[in-house]
Amino acid sequence: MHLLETKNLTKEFSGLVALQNISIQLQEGEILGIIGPNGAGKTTLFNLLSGIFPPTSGEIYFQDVRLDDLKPYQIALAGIGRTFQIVRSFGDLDVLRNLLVAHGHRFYPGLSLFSRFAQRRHIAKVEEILDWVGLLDRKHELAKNLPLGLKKRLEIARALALEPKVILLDESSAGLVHEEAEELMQLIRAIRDRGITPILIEHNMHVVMNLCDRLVVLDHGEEIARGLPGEIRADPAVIEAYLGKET
Ligand SMILES: Nc1ncnc2c1ncn2[C@@H]1O[C@H](COP(=O)(O)OP(=O)(O)OP(=O)(O)O)[C@@H](O)[C@H]1O
Repeated sequence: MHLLETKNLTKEFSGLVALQNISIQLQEGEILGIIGPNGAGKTTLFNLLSGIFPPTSGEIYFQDVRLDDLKPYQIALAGIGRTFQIVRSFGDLDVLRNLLVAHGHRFYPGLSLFSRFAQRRHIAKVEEILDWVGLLDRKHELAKNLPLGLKKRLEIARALALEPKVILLDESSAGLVHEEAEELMQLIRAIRDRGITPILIEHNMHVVMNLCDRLVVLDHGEEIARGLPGEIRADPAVIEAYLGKET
């Protein structure tokens, strides 16, 4: 059984085909990278996997259960967490409360019950996650005051607070300097080692080539290649569509 699988997933936006016949399979414990040039359909794929848009056609299965007619919160509760390209944390809440809100949806969907949540075990759980992502000593800081690298970690922590089985990471390394990207890679490996399977949209080739176990390459909404990072780096179609232009 695949952890997550799409079958002939297609999405059209008023005639524009953003994604065409995409069939991918995710194995538990692997780090899958989705790469390709701007406009290739990568974010659209994440939007379909997280229920933000319904597919025009095709199917999504999570542990063999069909997901493509569920709402985003139902998909999140089923075990697919995600981050967004643009940071979406609540800037005027502190780091701890940002996590409590996210964690709260796991237990009381649709409600934000701070008082009920301010119970020890929920705080203990989110503090464990903050410790894990390296944000525990910043727990009382407002999210908007964090530097970009830590804002990105907070995004990841918020997705982890839902206790997902799969985490979709949309350009988590964008804007990070080399050392921060290295730390992020360590964090993503640690997430995988804890039994949460990551899928990454990435433009940073250092991250793609050193972190991902397997890659799927999209171009103009279609899959043009899949394979190991070394195979993809040498693939003439990928160099032509993407890597040649990037480097
Ligand atoms: N909500 C939408 N409405 C209309 N068109 C959309 C919508 N979302 C995406 N598109 C179009 O679908 C195509 C694929 O876009 P998408 O954002 O998925 O690409 P991407 O690979 O994530 O690009 P980038 O690397 O720039 O983020 C583009 O032509 C885009 O303009």
